[in-house]
Amino acid sequence: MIEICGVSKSYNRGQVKAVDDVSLTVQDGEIFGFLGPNGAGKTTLIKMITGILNADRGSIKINGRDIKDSPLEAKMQFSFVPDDPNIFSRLTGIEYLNFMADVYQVSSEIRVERIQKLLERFEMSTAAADLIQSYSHGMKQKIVVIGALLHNPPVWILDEPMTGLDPRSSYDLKEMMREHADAGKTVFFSTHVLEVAEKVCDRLAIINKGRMIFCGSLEEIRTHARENRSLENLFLELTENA
Ligand SMILES: Nc1ncnc2c1ncn2[C@@H]1O[C@H](COP(=O)(O)OP(=O)(O)OP(=O)(O)O)[C@@H](O)[C@H]1O
Repeated sequence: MIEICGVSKSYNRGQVKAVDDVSLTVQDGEIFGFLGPNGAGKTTLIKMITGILNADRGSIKINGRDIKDSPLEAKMQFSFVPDDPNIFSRLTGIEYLNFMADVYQVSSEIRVERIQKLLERFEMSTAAADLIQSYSHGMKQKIVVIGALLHNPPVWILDEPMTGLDPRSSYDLKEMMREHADAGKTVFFSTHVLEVAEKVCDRLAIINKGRMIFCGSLEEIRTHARENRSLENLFLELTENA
């Protein structure tokens, strides 16, 4: 569960209000999509949830652990896939995965099996011996996803996770997100791809210019807009009129 309460963040000494008084709760057992156009504040909010940035105001708890007051406990509750997969390019894939397993204290017996399974699922078994700097964008994205899932945390937080993935890997990741949520755990991800949100999310929030303008299920969003139009139309209408 992720509890976000009255969170705000500005840049440039208050001149750019990136996130403005956002409150929402992501329940166990759901895939929650965070949707917004470019510059809406998605990455800023995700950086605050994951403790990369401090909020100016408000509080964020992950499974009851406050990210500001108990950062280590809170960080053990989640895995994070950032939108930029440029990491440790001088390591091989398998070195990177072992490094991530060390950081999250995954025992050697467990890690061998998990690494093997995840590498197979993302068709990365052969490439794992190669340097990350030789990978395509999609392969880097896949190795970051595998590294993030190794310690099997209850909460998954993913920033634009489908970007750069081929259709097969994108499908597999969506399936894994569903399995994770169906096991009673939490998935929170940002996207500006409406189709992904439409297909995958149990609930979603729409953010524009830092403010949350809608939070609910797809059905609720459609009722909210009175007519049964595509999410794309509703999204454009909501963000343009906000
Ligand atoms: N380090 C920074 N310094 C100043 N302004 C910033 C900084 N990071 C983001 N911003 C601004 O804050 C606002 C929100 O940016 P953010 O990156 O959170 O949006 P986003 O929804 O993730 O966008 P995108 O989909 O394009 O990645 C934008 O106006 C952006 O220009």
